[in-house]
Amino acid sequence: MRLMIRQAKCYRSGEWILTDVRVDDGIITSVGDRLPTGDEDEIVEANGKTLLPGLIDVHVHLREPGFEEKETIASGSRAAARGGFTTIAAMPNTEPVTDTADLVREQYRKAGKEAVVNVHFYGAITEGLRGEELTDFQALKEAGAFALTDDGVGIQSAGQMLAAMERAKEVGLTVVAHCEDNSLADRGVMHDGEKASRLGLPGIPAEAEAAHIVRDALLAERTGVHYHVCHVSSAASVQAIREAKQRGVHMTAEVTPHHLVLTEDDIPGDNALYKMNPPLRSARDRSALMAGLLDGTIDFIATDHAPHETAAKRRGFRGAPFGVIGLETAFPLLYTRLVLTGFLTLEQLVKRMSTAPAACFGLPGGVICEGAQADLTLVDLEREETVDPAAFYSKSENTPFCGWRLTGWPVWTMVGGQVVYDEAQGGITG
Ligand SMILES: NC(=O)N[C@@H](CC(=O)O)C(=O)O
Ligand SMILES: [Zn+2]
Repeated sequence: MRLMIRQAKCYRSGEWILTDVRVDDGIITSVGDRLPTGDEDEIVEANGKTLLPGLIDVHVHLREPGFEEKETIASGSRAAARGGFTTIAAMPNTEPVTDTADLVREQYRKAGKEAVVNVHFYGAITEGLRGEELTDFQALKEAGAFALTDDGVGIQSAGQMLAAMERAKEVGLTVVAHCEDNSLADRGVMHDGEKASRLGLPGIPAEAEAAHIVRDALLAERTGVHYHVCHVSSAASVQAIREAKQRGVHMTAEVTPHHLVLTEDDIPGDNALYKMNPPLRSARDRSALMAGLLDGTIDFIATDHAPHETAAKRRGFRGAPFGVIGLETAFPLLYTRLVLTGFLTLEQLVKRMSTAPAACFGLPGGVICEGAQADLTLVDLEREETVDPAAFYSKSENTPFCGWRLTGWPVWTMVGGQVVYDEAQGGITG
C-alpha cells in the first residue's frame, strides 16, 4: 500500500510549512516539498490541514473485561481514533484485574481483533489490586505488559512499594503510580478545599498525593527504577517532582486535560460529572500544574479516560464513581484553552501529547520523519464545534465539557499506514 499525503502543514525545522508525506507499507518513506507522485495507490489531499504525529495516551480505562456497559476495547479504541490518538495504554482495573500473564495475553489477543488503534496493556503490581501479594513481574513482562500499575488505588505500604520497585528494576518494567495515601484521603470525594466545605462533602487533601510522591521518589532513587506518576493534581506534588528530578531521580509524570483546564471553582454544586480522582483542586494548584508542564517537571499529558454510565454519574458526589472521559475532547480542549490563549505553542502541545509520552515509554511514533511508523493525525485547526457527548464513539458520556465550544478538531487518523478514521467518509473506516 503506497499513499501520499499532499499539502499538509507539518512542523519542520522550526516552522509549520506545507509538506507532502509519503507512506509505503506502514512506514513514512519521504517528507518534503512537492514530492513526485505517480505510483501511489491513494492520494490524500490535506488542503492545508495540520499533520501531527499520532497522539499517544498512556492512561485510559477500557473497562473490558467486566464493565462492558461502560466501554470496550472496540468502543474505546474508536473514541481514541476520533480524538486523533494512534496509541493508547489500558489500565488493569478490569474484572478480572489484569494481573497474570494469561490475562495480559488475552487482552492483546482481543485488541488484535477489535481495536482500531495500537493498544498496550498494563499489568497490576499486586494481585487483584488488593495491595497484598505482588504479581509475577517477569511473567507479565514476557506477556507484553506495557508497565506495572495498581491505578485506581495507591500502594499503601512503603515496604511493598520498595519491593515492587526492586523487582521491576530487575525485570526492566516501569512502575506507574496512582499516588494516594488512604489514611489521609479516606472516604473523600472532592478536593479538601473551599468547595468541599461549602457543599459539606468529605475532602481529599493535596498531601494525600504529595506524600506518596515524596516517599516514592526516595525509593525510586534508591532502586534506580523508572518511576512514573499518574495524573498529578497539586502544587505540592509538582514541587516534590521538581526537587526529585533535580536530584537526578529517574522519574516522569503526567497531567490530565481536566486538571489543566478546570478547578474546584468550576464545580457547579453536587454534580458528579466533575468527580474524578484525583479531584479538581484550587486555582493555585492549577497554575502550578501549568508551570510544571511548561518547565518540564511534568513530562506529558494523559487523559485518564475513565468511562462510567450516566445512571451511575447521576448519584451525586457521595454516590457516583470517580472518573471522566477524555479521548474525544482532549486535543480541541487543549488547543482552545492552552494554544489559542498563547500559553503553549502548537508544537509544544504536540510534544506533550505525542513525542514526550513516546520517548518516556520507548514507544514507536511521536515523530514525522523518514523511517518512522505511519501513525498520523490530520487536524482542522479552523474547525469550531460544540462538544456533543451523544456523538461520542465512547460508550459513555461522562464529560464535564458537554456544550463547550472548541476549536481544532482531528478529522483523519492513520495507524500503521491504515486510515482508521476519516471524518469526510463518515467516521471510523473499515
Ligand atoms: N481517575 C478516576 O477518577 N477513576 C479511574 C481510576 C483512577 O485512575 O484513579 C477509574 O477507573 O474510573
Ligand atoms: Zn488513578
